[in-house]
Amino acid sequence: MSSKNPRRAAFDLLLRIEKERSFADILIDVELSKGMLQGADRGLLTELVYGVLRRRGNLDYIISQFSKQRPEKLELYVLILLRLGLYQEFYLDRVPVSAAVNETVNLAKELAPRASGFVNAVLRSADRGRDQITYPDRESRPAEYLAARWSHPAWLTALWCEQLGVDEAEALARAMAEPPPLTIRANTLKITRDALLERLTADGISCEATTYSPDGIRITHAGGLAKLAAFREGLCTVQDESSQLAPLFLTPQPEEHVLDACAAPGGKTTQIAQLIGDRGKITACDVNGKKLRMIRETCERLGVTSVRTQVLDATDPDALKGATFPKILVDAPCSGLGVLRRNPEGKWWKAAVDLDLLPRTQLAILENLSGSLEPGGTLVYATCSTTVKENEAVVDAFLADHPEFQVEDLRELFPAYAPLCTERGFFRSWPHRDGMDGFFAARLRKA
Ligand SMILES: C[S@@+](CC[C@H](N)C(=O)[O-])C[C@H]1O[C@@H](n2cnc3c(N)ncnc32)[C@H](O)[C@@H]1O
Repeated sequence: MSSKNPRRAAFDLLLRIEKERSFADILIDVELSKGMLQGADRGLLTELVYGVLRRRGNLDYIISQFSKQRPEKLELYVLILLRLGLYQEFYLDRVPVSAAVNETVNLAKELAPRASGFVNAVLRSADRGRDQITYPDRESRPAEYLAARWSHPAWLTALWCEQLGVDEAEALARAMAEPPPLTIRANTLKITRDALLERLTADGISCEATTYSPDGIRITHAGGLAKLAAFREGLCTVQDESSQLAPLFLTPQPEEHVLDACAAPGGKTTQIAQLIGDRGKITACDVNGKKLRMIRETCERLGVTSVRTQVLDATDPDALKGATFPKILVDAPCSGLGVLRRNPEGKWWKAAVDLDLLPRTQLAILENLSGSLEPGGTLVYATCSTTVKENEAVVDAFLADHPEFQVEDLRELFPAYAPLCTERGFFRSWPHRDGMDGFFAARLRKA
């Protein structure tokens, strides 16, 4: 079988991601499925693509120190070649600097011959001058310093500095530039967590129980998900520990009819099914009809039968035709700023202004579904965002118009999770504090 150069493959994918705004995980899966890369080359492709996307801001900053032309003025081909070469030079210990330079220059000769001398010069001078790189002053320009050092857009580091102060913002920025943990949830409809831990260990996978989620397992080895036979057998599903806590806050009971209003791809839907022993009825909705298939496929793999799917725009007052529910989960569409580690390409596409539109939709969903909650019923509002605008501010705006609702303090109801809760009794997790994704949840009760 013919084989492909992993660096060339990484270049091709990075170019597509830049030009088409395609998602890295999908492109990498397709590339690997072609079978043109073998053994260690498969891992190198994934490392190069994700590594460059994660460290792009820092790599561009380094380019700006060693090139007369600013990165944004460079041809895209040349810019991506430099990012690839510098990532190997600065972040990949297992690749010698000489190999990083030579391999990139060879690629440049093939892809951008006129620029190969320039690529060579920048890569070599960056290596020679690595100890002389100067960053913006941390004291006087903290947001710019964090952006350049830890590779995030400056508007985002400014937001973090404002919210957390510079020291904690730096801890967050640093954690957000690292690869995320791989966490799974045991499908307790088929196996206990302890039995799954034993099974995975017997399969040669290193893993440990999560601290807070009773069904969570953190995989600590580096192998891919496809290798997990237990996954194919429906014994588990991938879900961050933070996300595994939100359904617990809803306390769904067997035989209850639960509405999961923004359900795709179905991580929390199937967890709710687990929590009610698959006895009851879960209406899992999403505005995107195509994504409902993902929920149904996951249900099938996990052996869940209590879920019915429905296309629903949760802001549409007529959509539920007067139906009411004792429990509603609103896992709202959000900026995803808490999960930037998982799709690092996304952070370069977002803009600060996008964040101002989302709270309107989030509030509209809450407003609309408040009428579908039975008196005495419980609604959990959750997002995978870390911003106040999408979380506390949305809950406050909702409560201001709905005196019949009150916030229930999660610290009182779930003392074991108190370390993850705010002074107002909301759940808030952070990568740098808790090793989980950034997540928010509020439990609201209707009088
Ligand atoms: C954060 S994701 C949900 C993740 C899901 N709960 C899980 O655990 O797998 C938010 C979902 O809301 C959906 N959505 C966006 N706007 C919506 C609306 N107006 N009504 C219903 N769903 C909506 C999106 O399509 C997306 O699938």
